[in-house]
Amino acid sequence: MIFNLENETISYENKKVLDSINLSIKKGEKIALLGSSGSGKSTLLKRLYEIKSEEVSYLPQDLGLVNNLTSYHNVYTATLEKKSTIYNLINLIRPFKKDLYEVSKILKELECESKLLTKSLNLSGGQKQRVAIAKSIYSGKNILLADEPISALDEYICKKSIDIMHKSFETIICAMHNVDLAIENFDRIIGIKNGKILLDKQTTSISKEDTNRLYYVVE
Ligand SMILES: Nc1ncnc2c1ncn2[C@@H]1O[C@H](COP(=O)(O)OP(=O)(O)OP(=O)(O)O)[C@@H](O)[C@H]1O
Repeated sequence: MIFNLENETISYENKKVLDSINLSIKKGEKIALLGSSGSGKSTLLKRLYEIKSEEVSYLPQDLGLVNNLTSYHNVYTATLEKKSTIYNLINLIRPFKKDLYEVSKILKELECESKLLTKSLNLSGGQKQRVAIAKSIYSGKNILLADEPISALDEYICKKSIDIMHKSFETIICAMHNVDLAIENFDRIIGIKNGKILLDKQTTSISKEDTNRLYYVVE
């Protein structure tokens, strides 16, 4: 078991944002996290990240890119801790060919290679998301916790990015809003409503009623 939450409750200003959550996640699972805005998805992902921060690549909703750094340098920051300070400093000024090649290979797969040396502030929202996905992949971690990483991508690149994430990470928990995309591309759906888990099923047994209960008031 990678994650095991038992009766997990998180409150802000006396309001329960996660309410008595019980959740087990096994190695190898590909999970989509659904729920309306404010239901608690980001809070759950942050909590999971806290538990296993060393082993996890966490892709936050704000992407965490540095505006004045190029795509290359933003991606490279995922491995700063693995290399010496002097190596990192030289690389900042004059990128090493080997690192440049590795980063450009990932960006090429994500069809964003032409933006390798473009500063983040000059990228579109969808390009920034792809750079952030590339950064997660470059980290070399096995577990991805991603908070709406594909919301700004068109249908084609969205599907392609999900496939690349699946190929690059053994275990994925991905918050998203597109129900159809979640069902088509993930094995298990966890649905949160008002801080509680309302739905936890394998995708193969999900019904329209299940997802409706997540987003609408159903009697
Ligand atoms: N730092 C904080 N302080 C106070 N309240 C917070 C804080 N972070 C989140 N919340 C509240 O917790 C609730 C859940 O927020 P969360 O960001 O987890 O939802 P979400 O499902 O990820 O939403 P979205 O789909 O809009 O990203 C919201 O009501 C939000 O206002």
